[in-house]
Amino acid sequence: MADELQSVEAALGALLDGVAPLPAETVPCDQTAGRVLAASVAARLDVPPFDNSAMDGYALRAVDAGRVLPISQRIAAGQPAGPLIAGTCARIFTGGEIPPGADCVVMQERVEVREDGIRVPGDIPSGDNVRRRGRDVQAGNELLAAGTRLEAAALGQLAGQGVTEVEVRRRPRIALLSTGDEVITPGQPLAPGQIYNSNRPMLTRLVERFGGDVVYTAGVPDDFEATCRTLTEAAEIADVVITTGGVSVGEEDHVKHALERLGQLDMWRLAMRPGKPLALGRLPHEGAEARFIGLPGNPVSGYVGAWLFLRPLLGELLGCPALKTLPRIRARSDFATRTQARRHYMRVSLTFDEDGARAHAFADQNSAVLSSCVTANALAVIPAHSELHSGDPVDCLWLVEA
Ligand SMILES: Nc1nc2c(c(=O)[nH]1)N[C@H]1C(S)=C(S)[C@@H](COP(=O)(O)OP(=O)(O)OC[C@H]3O[C@@H](n4cnc5c(N)ncnc54)[C@H](O)[C@@H]3O)O[C@H]1N2
Ligand code: MOO
Repeated sequence: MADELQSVEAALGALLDGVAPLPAETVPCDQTAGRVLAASVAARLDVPPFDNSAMDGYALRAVDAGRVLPISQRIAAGQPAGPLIAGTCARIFTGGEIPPGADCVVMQERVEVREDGIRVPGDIPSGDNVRRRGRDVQAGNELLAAGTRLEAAALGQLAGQGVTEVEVRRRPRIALLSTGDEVITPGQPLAPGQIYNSNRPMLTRLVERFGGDVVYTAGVPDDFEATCRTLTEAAEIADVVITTGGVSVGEEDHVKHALERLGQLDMWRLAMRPGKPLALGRLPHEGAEARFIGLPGNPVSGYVGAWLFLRPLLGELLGCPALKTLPRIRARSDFATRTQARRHYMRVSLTFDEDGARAHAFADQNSAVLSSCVTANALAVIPAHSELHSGDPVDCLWLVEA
């Protein structure tokens, strides 16, 4: 492969090329939090299903405002309302059905309660404090679009329709392989030269946030045959195989060669910092192919690589547009920096004041310094071969899950 660095855009294009959404499955609504709708859902009910009161008060005809009105019925939420007798009002509570004939509600704080009824102020317009049938949702209209991630409000909308199950995309199955003889699992004592595996829990959580499911994890020793065996096993069950480490140029870095033997290496060496040795490709298995993302071992390179490559890949597999791109925010930098051949994705925290967004960079931007990611909520994108001064505008990618 040529020596020059590949652009992030070209690499992403190669990774997503030919990726189609996964099959749909029917899932009970109470198990669909965070899942992605495979088909749009049409409303079958008007919401609200009947005109109802927005206030505790009295329902009346607007033409009767300004008079003393006897109370002819009492309508609590959940009770059916009878027609309103002309020249009277109905005691009503928030959510109670507006009685046929009434066209407005006066809140109880605005009336004078008397022996013979209530005195209503004269300025009550027709429609006041009435929530019309179908104001929120009309039966037959689209309630939720295909590709919607089912979060709190969408789950509420489904329940509001009495829906109990929906068609969602199968969650992408992810294999997470950690290479490196030095990497061990927390719980074991740390021998000299060893480090604990920070990448696995970090990436597991990102996979969850991006809508995937880690179905396979393994540690891979720095050995070519063992790397091939584990990649083959992972590709049998996963839609996406992720490795960490072992993608650089040392003789203990076996991942690229294993990928070349078993499948296809599409991209390697990207014009980005951190993450230069990131490798992308595919691993065929029985007529299908798992996509492959080889993240560098440095935890920050893995973290940034997951946001830039894994998130859009899961967006394609889930048919979820919100996962495909990160929102961009222009902020004022509070730091100065200079880049060479690679675009720098700097970990920053964005704050907002009356002048807009401000980007604060973590002091140590080294790719082994995971502290820089803990409070970062964005990546400031510094173009290659450029110089940024403090106070300059800088484009930032906001790290939101969807
Ligand atoms: N001669 C060169 N050396 C390096 C180059 C280069 O171009 N020429 N690139 C550097 C860059 S940039 C990066 S990034 C790293 C990436 O190397 P690898 O992907 O091969 O990663 P490893 O060498 O296996 O590990 C790097 C680093 O990360 C630690 N690590 C690995 N796995 C984990 C884990 N699961 N949890 C926590 N930390 C982990 C590992 O111990 C190393 O310290 O290569 C540079 N070298
Ligand atoms: O490009 Mo490496 O990812 O510096 O750390």
